[in-house]
Amino acid sequence: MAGVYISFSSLILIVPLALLLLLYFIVRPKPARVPIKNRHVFITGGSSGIGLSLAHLCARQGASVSLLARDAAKLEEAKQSIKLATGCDVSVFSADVRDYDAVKRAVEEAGPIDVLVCNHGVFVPQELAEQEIEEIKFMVDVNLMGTFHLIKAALPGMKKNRAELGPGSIAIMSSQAGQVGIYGYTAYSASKFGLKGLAEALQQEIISDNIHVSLIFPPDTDTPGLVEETKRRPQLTSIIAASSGAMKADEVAKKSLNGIESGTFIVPCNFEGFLLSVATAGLSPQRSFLMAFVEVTTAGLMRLAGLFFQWNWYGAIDKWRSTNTRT
Ligand SMILES: NC(=O)C1=CN([C@@H]2O[C@H](COP(=O)(O)OP(=O)(O)OC[C@H]3O[C@@H](n4cnc5c(N)ncnc54)[C@H](OP(=O)(O)O)[C@@H]3O)[C@@H](O)[C@H]2O)C=CC1
Ligand SMILES: CCCCCCCCCCCCCCCC(=O)[C@@H](N)CO
Repeated sequence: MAGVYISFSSLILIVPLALLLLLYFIVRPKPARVPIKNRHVFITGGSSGIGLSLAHLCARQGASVSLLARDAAKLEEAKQSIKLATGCDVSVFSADVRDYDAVKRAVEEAGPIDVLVCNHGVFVPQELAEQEIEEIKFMVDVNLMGTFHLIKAALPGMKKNRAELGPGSIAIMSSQAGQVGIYGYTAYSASKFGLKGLAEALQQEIISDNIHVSLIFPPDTDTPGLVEETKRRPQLTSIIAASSGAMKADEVAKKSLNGIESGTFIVPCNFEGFLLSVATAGLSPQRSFLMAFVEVTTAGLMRLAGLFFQWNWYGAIDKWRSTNTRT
């Protein structure tokens, strides 16, 4: 009997080890690495904030960088600042991501892309009851449709010769408001949640082309965009968003690039983002067996934590409503 007797303490070791081993074999897609040096990185919204920080980082790492945004003067300024800091010449393209033909022209002119970063984005927070339809459409068109336009335009060139060129990447800038709906962000959250469906389905479609999708989820980040946003942000939006710590654009860019290089699908940027990613893992692909282990073993606890956050947020809404009478 002694031979088959497994003590409780060895079970405590064996069960997690067996789970780790199982996860090691089943996580899909398989881990990948996407090099940045000497690759063509195309960044939309690269003239400001997170995109600009990422452009600096990629140029410093020896990538050939292209930037796309609307304002030609801001693009020129970005080009000069990167030249000054790194000595690298970046190509700039002035286009509106809402204009598919213009996006297609820019992408074709830029040449085959290895790493496409769909980072452009607009955010105008307001309660849905107050917000104009034009503004709602604006956010969905730029954030969601604009990303479709870019990927659709870039994909044929990205797929071509991929076997010889090595792994490619499509990175999409979402937001923590794309993992959980936040007061004042009905349109913005919807546009960012939409990107998750796009990313999950797209990864299945392009995995055999050796192109890896990364979906990045920053918290409030100190950028020119955020400065504008805070001028008109409902108080409750700020209160709830403060559940996650703010970051600098350079820090978010670093996390983003690490995520892209390691082919990570869900890329959180801070500790709260890590919790949020585990809590909202759902049926997203997971390439890391260690992360999968954390997801499997803490799922119930994370749900509990999430319910506590909701309890706290609904408390804040109640309190705010009782001290600020509606007009
Ligand atoms: N800052 C934050 O708190 C957070 C930001 N994010 C996301 O990160 C991304 C970058 O944000 P951030 O750096 O703050 O933004 P900024 O407002 O600082 O910069 C936005 C960039 O996008 C470009 N852009 C905007 N609209 C269009 C368009 N229609 N066509 C082409 N380019 C466009 C802008 O250039 P131009 O205006 O010249 O077109 C600019 O280069 C966005 O997707 C945002 O949703 C996510 C979480 C938090
Ligand atoms: C279970 C554990 C949960 C953990 C914590 C949850 C914290 C959620 C905070 C959400 C913050 C959303 C900020 C959006 C920023 C943004 O996108 C705008 N600035 C526009 O750019």
